[in-house]
Amino acid sequence: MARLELDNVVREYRRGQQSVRALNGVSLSLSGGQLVSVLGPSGSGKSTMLHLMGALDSPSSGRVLLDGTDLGGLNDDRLADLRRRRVGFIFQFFNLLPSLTAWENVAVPRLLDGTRLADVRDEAMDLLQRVGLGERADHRPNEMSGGQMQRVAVARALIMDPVVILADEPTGNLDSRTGKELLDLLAGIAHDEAGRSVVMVTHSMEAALRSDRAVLLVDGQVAADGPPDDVVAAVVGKGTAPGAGSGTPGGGAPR
Ligand SMILES: Nc1ncnc2c1ncn2[C@@H]1O[C@H](COP(=O)(O)OP(=O)(O)OP(=O)(O)O)[C@@H](O)[C@H]1O
Repeated sequence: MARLELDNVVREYRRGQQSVRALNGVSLSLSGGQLVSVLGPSGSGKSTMLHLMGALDSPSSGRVLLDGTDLGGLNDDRLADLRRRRVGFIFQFFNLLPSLTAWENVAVPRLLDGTRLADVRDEAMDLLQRVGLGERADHRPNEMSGGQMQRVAVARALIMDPVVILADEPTGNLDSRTGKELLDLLAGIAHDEAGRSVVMVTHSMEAALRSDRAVLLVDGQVAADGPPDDVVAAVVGKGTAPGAGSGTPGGGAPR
């Protein structure tokens, strides 16, 4: 079963009298065990798609299915619950709580259902070991490097054992070497026995090339989808370099 499915998804925003179609008929099926990168020029709909995948937003039409559950059929409480239990989020600027230590930050998602902080310590410590930060467990974010903070964020994303991890430019604030290490970590998580789908929005071709599959969005539509080598070649060939403003639809990569 697909971990994530988008079926002819349209997301329209109202701007005064006008409406903007951020996504215009996107259909995608993402299986577990893969790191998928999402590329596209600024304004092509990448963040909108990530928000819909994570049940942070709803489509104007079409369906989003998370691990087989149609999000359209859920009320706000069920959506919030599903978001917390089934989805892990990783952000460009880490979004750690500055007053908490690394392990306490990792534990935070577990506290919302009444679990006591002390009862999550061992699990949080195990996850910090997994991301290579066992020795930093008692440090606060301002005592850590960007790469270390992002590793804490990865451990936090894992603590609810989600089926999907959504990362919005996870290497955008890291230097090239640290970014590569983080990509290795994300790929390792995508390829482990849990069979999660890890989706990452990125402006970096280098990051896309380290993924298993790349999806190129242009003007709210899937312009290319397939092996990263092919999709990156389509991006370069068509002048749709991410961040280059509006691009040309239609990539040559296999679907
Ligand atoms: N809340 C909103 N209200 C109105 N328009 C919006 C809203 N969010 C996004 N949009 C519009 O939808 C389109 C897609 O935006 P989105 O943020 O998804 O693009 P993106 O590919 O993530 O861009 P970037 O790479 O710059 O982050 C843009 O035209 C944007 O202005």
